[in-house]
Amino acid sequence: MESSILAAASVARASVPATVLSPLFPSSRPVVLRTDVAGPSPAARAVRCRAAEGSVLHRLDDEMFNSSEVIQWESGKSINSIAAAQGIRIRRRCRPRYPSEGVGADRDVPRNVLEQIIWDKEVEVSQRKAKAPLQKVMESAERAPPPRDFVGALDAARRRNGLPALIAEVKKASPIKGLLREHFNPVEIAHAYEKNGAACLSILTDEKHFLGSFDNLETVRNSGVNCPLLCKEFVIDVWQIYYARSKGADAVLLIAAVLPDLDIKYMLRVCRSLGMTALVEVHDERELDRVLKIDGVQIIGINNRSLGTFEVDTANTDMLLRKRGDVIRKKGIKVVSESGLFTPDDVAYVHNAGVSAVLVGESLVTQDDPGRAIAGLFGKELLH
Ligand SMILES: O=P(O)(O)OC[C@@H](O)[C@@H](O)c1c[nH]c2ccccc12
Repeated sequence: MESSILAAASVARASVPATVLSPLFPSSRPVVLRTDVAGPSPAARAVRCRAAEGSVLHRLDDEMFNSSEVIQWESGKSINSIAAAQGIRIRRRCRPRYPSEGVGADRDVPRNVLEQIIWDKEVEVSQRKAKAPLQKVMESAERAPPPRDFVGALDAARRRNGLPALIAEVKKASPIKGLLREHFNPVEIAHAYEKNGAACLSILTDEKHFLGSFDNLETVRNSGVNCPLLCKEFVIDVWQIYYARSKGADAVLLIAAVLPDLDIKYMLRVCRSLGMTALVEVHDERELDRVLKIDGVQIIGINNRSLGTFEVDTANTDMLLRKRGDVIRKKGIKVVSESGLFTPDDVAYVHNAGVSAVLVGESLVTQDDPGRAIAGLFGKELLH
C-alpha cells in the first residue's frame, strides 16, 4: 500500500509539496498524512486506503495547517460543524455519514437561495468529476494558454483612468431578476466591454441559476479578447479551479460565505500553483475578519448583495472599509466593490470608500449597447 501511495504522490509532486488531497470528504479537501505520530488515526488510515486506491495526491507545505486544523479533519468532524464553528450559515447537503447533522425536513431542504445553489452545485460537480476525473482536468489545465495577470490589469487600468478599474460581467440572468438580456452573445458583449475600457471580464459559469456556462468562458477566451478572465463560479471543490484553468480562466471567485477557512487556504494555494488570482468574496464583517486572518489573500471582493436574501446596499462597501480599511491597507490587499452599481455617483461613492475596482453586471448587460453603457456608468469614456 505504501508503495502505491508513494507512486501516486510522485505523480502529483509536480504541482505542489506534505499533504494529501483525498475524496474521503464530501469535496476534495486537504488531509495531512501525519508522519510524526506513532500510528495513523482511523481517519488517516482511511485516507491512506483511498490513496492506495489511486486517488490523486497533492503535497502542500506542512506549516500551512496548524495541528488543531489537522486534528479537526482527522477527528472526522463534518464539514457543516466545522463551517458552523466559523460562523458559516450555508450548510452542505447532508450525508448520512454524519447523523449529528439533523434529520428529516431540516436536513433535506435548502434554507435560502445560496444554500440551494450550493446543494445543486455539489450534485453538478460530482457528475462532472465522474466524466472528467481530476487527473485528466489537471493535465488539460497544463495545456491551457498561460494565465494572464488579473491584478496587474486592474492596477494598470486604475492608473490610466484615475478611477476604479472595471471588471465587467458577462451575465445573462440571475435567480432573482431572471433573464437580464434577451439577445445574449457572450463573445460580442466581451469584445464590447474590452473595447470600451474594461480592465478584466467576469464570466458567469453557473448554468442552473445564472444561465452561464464554461463554454461561454472558453469561447470568450478563444475569441481574441486580451482582458484577463474571472471564472464566476460557486467553487466548493478544487476540481472546479483546475477545470476553470483548463477553460482559460485567469482568476476564480472564492466565496467566504460557503467556504471554511481551511478550504480557502487550500484553494488559494491551488490558485497560486496554477498562476491564477483568487478573488475572495465577503459580505459582512465576520467574513471579512476571517479572510483578513488568512495569509496570501491579494484581493477581496465586498459584495453589496447578500447572497442569502439578494438585497443590495452599496453602503456595505463603505461600512466595511470604514471598519477594516486600516488593516486592509496595511496588508496591501486590494478591494473590489461588487454588485448594485448603476451610476457615476455609485462609482464615485465606492471610489471614495477606497476600492481599487468595481464588478458590474446588470447595469451594463441590460442596456442595448453594453459597451457604450460603460461611459454612462463612469460618467466618462474609459481609456483602453
Ligand atoms: O449584476 P450586478 O448587480 O452588477 O452584480 C455583478 C456581480 O457582483 C454579481 O453577479 C455577483 C457577485 N458575487 C457573485 C457570486 C455569484 C454570482 C454572482 C455574483
